[in-house]
Amino acid sequence: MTARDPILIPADAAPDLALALADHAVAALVDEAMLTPKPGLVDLRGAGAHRDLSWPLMCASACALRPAFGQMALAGLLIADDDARLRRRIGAIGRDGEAAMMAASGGVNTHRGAIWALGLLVTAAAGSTEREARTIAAHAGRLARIADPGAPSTTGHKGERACIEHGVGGARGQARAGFPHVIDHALPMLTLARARGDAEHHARVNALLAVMATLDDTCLLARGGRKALDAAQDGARRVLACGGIATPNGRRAFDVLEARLRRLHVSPGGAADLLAAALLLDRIERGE
Ligand SMILES: CC(C)(COP(=O)(O)OP(=O)(O)OC[C@H]1O[C@@H](n2cnc3c(N)ncnc32)[C@H](O[C@H]2O[C@H](COP(=O)(O)OP(=O)(O)OP(=O)(O)O)[C@@H](O)[C@H]2O)[C@@H]1O)[C@@H](O)C(=O)NCCC(=O)NCCS
Ligand SMILES: Nc1ncnc2[nH]cnc12
Repeated sequence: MTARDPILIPADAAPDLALALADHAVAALVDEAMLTPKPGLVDLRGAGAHRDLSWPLMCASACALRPAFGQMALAGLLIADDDARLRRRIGAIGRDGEAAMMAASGGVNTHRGAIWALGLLVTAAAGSTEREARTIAAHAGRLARIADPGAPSTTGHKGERACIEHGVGGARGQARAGFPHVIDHALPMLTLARARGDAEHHARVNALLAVMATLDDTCLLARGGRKALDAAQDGARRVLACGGIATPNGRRAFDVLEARLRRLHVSPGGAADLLAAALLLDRIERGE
């Protein structure tokens, strides 16, 4: 099979599992887009630090990605015995997914990082009966570490340039390491915040902050350099040190963080994608 092979089963005849995983991925992206408040990011209040984005556009982009996620899950089901072939196949689907995203968003990069992260995760989830987040993320990490012969040697994107300039791993490093910020930061924070009685939207904002506190987010680095990354990490840590956004002091610290990011005109897009990845794994684990 080559990278351009047609899918083996028409998407609308895909097994229920592939369709369910695609629905979970879209739902996780919509949940992330609509989660409010988020610092610097698009939410129900507005476009944050962006001029060309809005929550309806983010939701339209998420829905346009359903076929790509379904095809990746299908590939995960059908090519579970050959990781190199599977990696090549999902690379091709991922690039087609990026084209679908650009068509839906009018040429704006809404979800490139999310296609990468959630695409690897739905593929890994489809390929096994395992529903534990850590196991799925570890499998996705193994796929990410396999070279894709169909990928360009360099993308020239802002994230790639930021990785080189600042010596960080970015989206590739995160995936190759098995999504540590999802497994060791976002999901434990979600569990902790729910257990202490935070409202669900507060628990999710706290999970986003837990990712932001240490992530080498190339969206922040590309627009605002180290100063922006440090401001975001430090601000997120301060909110969490106050007990999270649900507490009065945490809310004040959140407002300070938001004002800081607004002044710097930056947005933690990579952390937003990883929150969506955590929400996807949370849905899969809970069997929703
Ligand atoms: C490997 C790829 C991810 C390609 O990576 P590359 O570095 O070439 O591309 P970028 O798009 O620049 O960066 C990757 C995106 O990943 C998100 N991200 C950033 N940091 C991290 C991190 N530490 N961990 C995880 N994810 C991270 C981030 O995505 C979000 O931000 C996007 C908006 O970014 P940008 O365009 O810079 O936007 P603005 O600041 O708004 O721009 P201006 O308005 O200023 O112009 C948004 O899309 C979010 O999703 C980074 O953008 C991968 O894409 C790849 O190789 N794909 C090929 C297909 C494939 O192999 N697929 C495998 C199966 S899925
Ligand atoms: N809510 C959001 N706002 C801006 N960029 C994003 N990338 C992914 N989610 C985003």
